[in-house]
Amino acid sequence: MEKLLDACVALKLLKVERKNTQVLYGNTDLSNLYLAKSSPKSQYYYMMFFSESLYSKFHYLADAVREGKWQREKFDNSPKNIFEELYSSKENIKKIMLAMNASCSLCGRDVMTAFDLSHFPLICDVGGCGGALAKECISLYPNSTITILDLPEVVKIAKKDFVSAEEHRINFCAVDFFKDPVPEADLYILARILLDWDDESCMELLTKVHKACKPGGGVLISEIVLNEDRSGPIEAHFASMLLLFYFEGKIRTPSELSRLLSATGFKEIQMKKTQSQYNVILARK
Ligand SMILES: C[S@@+](CC[C@H](N)C(=O)[O-])C[C@H]1O[C@@H](n2cnc3c(N)ncnc32)[C@H](O)[C@@H]1O
Repeated sequence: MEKLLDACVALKLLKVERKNTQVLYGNTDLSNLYLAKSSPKSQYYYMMFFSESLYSKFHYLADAVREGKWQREKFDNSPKNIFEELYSSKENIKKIMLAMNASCSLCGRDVMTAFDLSHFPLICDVGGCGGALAKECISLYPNSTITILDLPEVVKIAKKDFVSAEEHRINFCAVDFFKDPVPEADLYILARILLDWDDESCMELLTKVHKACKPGGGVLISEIVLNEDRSGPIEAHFASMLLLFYFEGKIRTPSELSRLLSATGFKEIQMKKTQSQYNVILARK
């Protein structure tokens, strides 16, 4: 135990006070802010998700590199869709929703203020999960109404445990965005969605969104983005490696994302870096 505690002191997660024979360990401010479960900025659930579902898959790195493809069939029963594996139980779905909300507590405001979205009254958050961005949206843009679009099992939990009935400007749409139509809106948010899917699936989804989008409307994409010359940033490369094990998708460069948007009819493509690791792209119909 002492070895672990001292390692955490070296990592600045704990502080230590030595008094005669007594050794007292306590949280640093950093831990209280980002690790204590009760903190509004706690990353506990995000770290647990990475630790339980993703980091263990680094074991398959050599195979993934040799075979040049994802390794899912080695650790699950090869469901057709990755979310069928990740969402194998209600408990797992809720853990992932908590994880996504946790990371939005750090980046959500940056993402939602990168562009002025006040002229988009009707917004649809595609893959809106636990509603963290939807909540940012209604607090920042008083004239907006936002629909969280997600798989039925996710929407059921979001309604019950994540969004209160008082948040009446948040609506829900329980659909599979590949199989079902998406509702009409002025703006579609796709936050951390495209990176999960290959180009063909992204084109399918963006085409559907473009078709449903009201005239003058647009799409807001928030993703980790690789530098054009793929020189970094390091978190983009790290995310690339994690995707390699599980998902069909990839981390893309600005021009790769622009190409997907242009090919599906979007124009006036603008990209902004935020303080967080996410870039935000706004494109118009
Ligand atoms: C990586 S999470 C991103 C969540 C959220 N946008 C965020 O940034 O916190 C991907 C989301 O897409 C949803 N999703 C995946 N496949 C879907 C599908 N076929 N139809 C609707 N939603 C889907 C998942 O349930 C999940 O909420």
